[in-house]
Amino acid sequence: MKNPNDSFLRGRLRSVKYAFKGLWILVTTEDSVKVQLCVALIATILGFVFNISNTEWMLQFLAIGLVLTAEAANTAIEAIADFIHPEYHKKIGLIKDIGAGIPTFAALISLVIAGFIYIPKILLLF
Ligand SMILES: Nc1ncnc2c1ncn2[C@@H]1O[C@H](COP(=O)(O)OP(=O)(O)OP(=O)(O)O)[C@@H](O)[C@H]1O
Repeated sequence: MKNPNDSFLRGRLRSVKYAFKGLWILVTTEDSVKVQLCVALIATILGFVFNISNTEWMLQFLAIGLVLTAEAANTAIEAIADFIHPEYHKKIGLIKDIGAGIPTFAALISLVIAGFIYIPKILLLF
């Protein structure tokens, strides 16, 4: 929440502090984010193994960012849903299913990008 006594700069610095707090919560408590970070690490190792180009590195990091951002958005939606209605409700189920669709979209698009980068390189090995 905005503090009326904050200067512009102090307000921005406070927002950055809370943003990094959110990042830390995601990385340390969310299993889905931890899994995606492991996938990102494997993709980065593969990038070195297959010596991918600068453009391919950029696309790969964009895809990693897309998936992590989508996981974060889904986590926030799940937290809001659990807070406003902890008991079973059809609508909460629908909201959570739609939320889960966000990282799924991102993951499918990232798989296509990974296919474009790595399939030609893997085929060259045979
Ligand atoms: N309160 C609820 N009311 C109705 N359906 C629910 C409710 N909570 C969860 N569900 C159903 O169960 C599914 C899984 O929900 P859950 O909150 O366990 O998320 P998850 O996908 O297992 O994520 P995570 O493992 O990151 O917590 C939802 O997509 C929804 O279909």
